[in-house]
Amino acid sequence: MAEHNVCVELVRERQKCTFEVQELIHLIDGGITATEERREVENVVCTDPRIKDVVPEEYLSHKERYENAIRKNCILQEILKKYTEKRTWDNFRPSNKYRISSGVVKDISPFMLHTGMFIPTLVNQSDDEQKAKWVPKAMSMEIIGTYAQTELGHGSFIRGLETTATYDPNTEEFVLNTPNLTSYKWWPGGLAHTANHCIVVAQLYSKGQHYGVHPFFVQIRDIETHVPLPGIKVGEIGPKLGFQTANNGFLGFENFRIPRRNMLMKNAQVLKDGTYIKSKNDKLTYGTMVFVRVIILFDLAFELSRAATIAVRYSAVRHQSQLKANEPELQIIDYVTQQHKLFIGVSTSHVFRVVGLWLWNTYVKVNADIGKGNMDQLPELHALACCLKAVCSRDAAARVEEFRLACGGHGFMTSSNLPIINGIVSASITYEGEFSVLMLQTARFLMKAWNGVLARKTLTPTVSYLSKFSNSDRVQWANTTAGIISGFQAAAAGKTKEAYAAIQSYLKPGTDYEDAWNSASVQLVSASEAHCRAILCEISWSEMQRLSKTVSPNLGKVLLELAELYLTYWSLEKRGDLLMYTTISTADIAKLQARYEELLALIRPNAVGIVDGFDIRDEILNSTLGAYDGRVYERLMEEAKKSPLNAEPVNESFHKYIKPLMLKAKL
Ligand SMILES: CCCCCCCCCCCCCCCCCCCCCC(=O)SCCNC(=O)CCNC(=O)[C@H](O)C(C)(C)COP(=O)(O)OP(=O)(O)OC[C@H]1O[C@@H](n2cnc3c(N)ncnc32)[C@H](O)[C@@H]1OP(=O)(O)O
Ligand SMILES: Cc1cc2nc3c(=O)[nH]c(=O)nc-3n(C[C@H](O)[C@H](O)[C@H](O)COP(=O)(O)OP(=O)(O)OC[C@H]3O[C@@H](n4cnc5c(N)ncnc54)[C@H](O)[C@@H]3O)c2cc1C
Repeated sequence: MAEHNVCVELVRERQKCTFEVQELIHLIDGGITATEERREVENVVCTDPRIKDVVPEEYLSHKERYENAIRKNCILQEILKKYTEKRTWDNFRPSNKYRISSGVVKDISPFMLHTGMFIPTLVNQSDDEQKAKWVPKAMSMEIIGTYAQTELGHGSFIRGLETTATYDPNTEEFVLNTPNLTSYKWWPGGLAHTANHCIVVAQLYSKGQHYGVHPFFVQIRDIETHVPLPGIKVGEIGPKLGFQTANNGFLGFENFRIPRRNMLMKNAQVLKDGTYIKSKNDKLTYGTMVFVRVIILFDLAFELSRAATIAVRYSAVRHQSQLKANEPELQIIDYVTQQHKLFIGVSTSHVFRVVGLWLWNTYVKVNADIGKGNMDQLPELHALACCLKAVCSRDAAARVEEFRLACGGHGFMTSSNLPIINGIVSASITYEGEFSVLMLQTARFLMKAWNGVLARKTLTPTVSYLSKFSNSDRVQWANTTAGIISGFQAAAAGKTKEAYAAIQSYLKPGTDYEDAWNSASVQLVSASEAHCRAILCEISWSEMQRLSKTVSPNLGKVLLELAELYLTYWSLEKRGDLLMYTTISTADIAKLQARYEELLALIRPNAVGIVDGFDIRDEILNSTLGAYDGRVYERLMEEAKKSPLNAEPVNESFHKYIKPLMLKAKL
């Protein structure tokens, strides 16, 4: 990027950097070729004049904003065709390439669910014949779809969904119905006015029997006219905290008929005469949710990298207050409290990316096994995906909020883009499985694992550490990274043991297990969190160590500093747990604190270089505070001038309302 016009602070920061930024960029992308391919797509999209907004999207009406998002995302799809035609599901791998949609609209694309859930469900839940018929059409966008599962009355409890699909053997069709107000589909992205098809998750009935929830491929609008088909009631659910352009919708059915073969039949089937063939495992119907929970980690890493870039660059440009009398005002990044707010967020983005890749590889392996009929690893994958999605989304939202606060008043401006990123990340705590609900799923797995510990069974890999800590009360502490990881595992084992004991203690005569579970559930969530933190620490440290050996020593050192900062930060945050479950002393904690402050100082000179390493184009950052050139104040004023209120010196409301008010006051 050109260095002219870059503010002096950022020029100086970049000169200080001790490693080669390009090397970090290639590492994050997964190689030089990946960087080149990503940049090529970004360059074509971001320089297309049709993509540039004259009026910033936040000034548009709700309706205009949607229409603008559709217009620009259609242009994007057209451009992307050239780059994605060789893409098949088999070579799909999460990458930073899809970040390009943030360069098109600031908020969420109305097509997100088409790519993120409609296609993955068709690929993973259809049989071969169905796949051959539907997937190419969806990939080329001949049909546009979404994933309609949640209803007004039920989101978390899928078994409680009310939409029915009743098989009629006379016509070989399913009849879809929305029996109550609470059975309306509610939330699906793109459902309102974008999609003409959707996956509908409904309760299956055949031959008078109920077989639970299954996915169906349903056309809801006419392909030519886009008018909702007879028997379909569809619309938009209205404004939200974020996701304004996601086009979330509602959907109801009135005796709406679809062919028998529109039930996705890879796992379970209904034969012509209505005979039901059971799936090998009924949880395979939930497969898309597992896929998305895995992918969400990459999304969070990316959103964190955007927020980090904005807040770190701004903190280098912004001067405020004097540390010493008669000296110039400090760059705010030099206040150690500011570094404390910023650097953990930067390091968390790296942690989520590397743990996300590890989880993705686990997902691919388990799925391959499932393909061969081996379901053994499915519960472990589910437990991992649940707690990682839950904890990482909550952490990411906390970090984005901290980045916003770190930018003071200007962080509150929509033009900083931090409020929009905040909305995007906050939503992820709820969608695709609400935080507590997913944490309790992992807790179920932990309780079973603890039964295994007690029965001296061999445990599956991600919980095998539990056996190591089952007997000792307080584990020997060591102030090393290995010691920290071991400390986190000890805390997870201790909390698992206590949650298990709490259930037993609530299991008085006459008490159901479920009630005892509910009574112990705060402890169960706490055990899940501790387990997840142990995994985040262990995997991120081993992955960052491995990566540091593949790059130059200067970059390797920075990667290890970031990874160690993550471990040290969380040791200090969770010092209470460590005091309970390890022999850590107050002197050890003081040493950790000193090391933490040392790490902040070590990272400080490279801070701008590290966020430059995320390589996020200005058009994708969308921020007055975070642009590469650091012209913060100029951009804030340029954006303020775009306010429609500034188009006229006196607003008509003065004559209509204020003046009469003032006149009345005189009387
Ligand atoms: C080339 C191709 C390229 C193109 C494409 C490439 C794509 C590229 C990507 C593009 C970027 C896109 C980025 C993403 C953006 C996405 C945005 C998303 C927006 C948001 C979408 C949504 O928001 S969409 C709705 C999600 N809505 C939920 O998320 C409900 C949660 N609610 C539950 O998920 C269940 O309701 C809940 C609680 C489990 C209980 O389910 P339940 O009652 O049936 O089960 P129980 O609790 O009774 O448990 C009974 C036993 O089942 C076990 N089990 C349960 N689930 C299991 C499972 N999944 N797998 C295995 N095992 C499972 C459990 O562990 C028990 O095991 P055990 O008995 O042994 O203990
Ligand atoms: C921005 C956004 C986009 C979405 N997109 C889609 C989409 O494209 N398609 C789709 O189908 N859905 C979508 N959803 C819906 C989403 O998946 C659900 O909102 C989510 O699964 C939570 O369900 P719920 O809203 O019913 O919450 P509830 O389950 O009603 O949760 C409310 C509270 O009850 C608690 N609770 C519920 N059950 C339990 C339990 N068993 N134990 C303890 N506590 C419990 C929760 O922890 C929470 O505190 C979207 C949601 C959002 C916010």
